[in-house]
Amino acid sequence: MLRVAVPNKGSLSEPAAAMLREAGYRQRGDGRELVLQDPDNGVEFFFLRPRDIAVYVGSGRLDVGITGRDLLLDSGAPAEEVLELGFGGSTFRFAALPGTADAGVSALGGLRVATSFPGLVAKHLAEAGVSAEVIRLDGAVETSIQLGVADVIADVVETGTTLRQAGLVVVGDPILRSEAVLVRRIGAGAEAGYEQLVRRLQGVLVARRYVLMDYDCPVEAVEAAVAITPGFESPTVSPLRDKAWVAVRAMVPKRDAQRLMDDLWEVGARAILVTDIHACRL
Ligand SMILES: Nc1ncnc2c1ncn2[C@@H]1O[C@H](COP(=O)(O)OP(=O)(O)OP(=O)(O)O)[C@@H](O)[C@H]1O
Ligand SMILES: O=P(O)(O)OC[C@H]1O[C@H](OP(=O)(O)OP(=O)(O)O)[C@H](O)[C@@H]1O
Ligand SMILES: [Mg+2]
Repeated sequence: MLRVAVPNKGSLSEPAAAMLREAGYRQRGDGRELVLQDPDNGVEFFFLRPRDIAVYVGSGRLDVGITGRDLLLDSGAPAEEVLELGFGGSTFRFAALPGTADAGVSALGGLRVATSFPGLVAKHLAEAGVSAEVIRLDGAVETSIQLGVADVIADVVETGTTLRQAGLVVVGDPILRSEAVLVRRIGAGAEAGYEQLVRRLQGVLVARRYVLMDYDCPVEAVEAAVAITPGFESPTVSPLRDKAWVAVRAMVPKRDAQRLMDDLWEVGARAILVTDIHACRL
């Protein structure tokens, strides 16, 4: 059985379970279950702290897991990301009181940096050639400056609300852009069920990002129309009873759908319909 690590708590837990459910896997009904068998799909799920997942996967005890890119890099475990999952997006940044390090990362030399991601921060500082003291805290690091434990913090920033409330401003460029990723041990073999899991998750990503667009098009406008909706391989063009028209079907990115409908209308397409995709395998 393929052994899969899934976040048991925190920001990644609910969207990870939703994605696996959408991919046809069983998921727990009770948030306290720690292990769940899905014999129909040949998979066993282990619900673990997202911070620990790369460690289990890197050790080879579990085959694959869902965690954040920031947590993967912080762990230093011998695991690599194999698929971006499109949720849990955040940036990882330095922040401080205004006036502390306005010149950016180069101004952090000699300062104390509090973070719950010491591995990630130490590596970034070393690469930037900056010598600063890294102080490891478990969370709520924004408060550490006010309490005199640190001069600077490095933390996850999503909306920026927490930083603003603490009166902090970002320092320098983002250290990292993170999102939820599927991780696997570096150099792992081909476990049964692994390729199927990846294909199913890719299918969910495509079904979420794409819609199906159908329209009727005058024959003389087909070239212009299919240039607007080229699809993945090639759009389906079917004859209609009226020989002057054809029907076209193609997948298009969901976020572009309205603009593409305007463009199609301009070249003469009519009866333009958009339908959600519930599942797919490309
Ligand atoms: N607003 C957010 N706050 C924290 N982590 C976030 C946020 N948005 C996305 N993430 C991502 O979630 C992962 C952290 O998850 P984790 O469960 O450890 O922390 P959490 O969501 O802060 O939960 P908790 O603090 O309750 O443990 C990281 O990969 C991080 O980039
Ligand atoms: O930019 P924002 O949208 O405000 O989100 C970022 C904040 O959310 C997380 O904290 P969390 O609530 O998980 O508390 P923690 O620091 O104790 O983990 C993170 O550590 C930041 O503090
Ligand atoms: Mg947190």
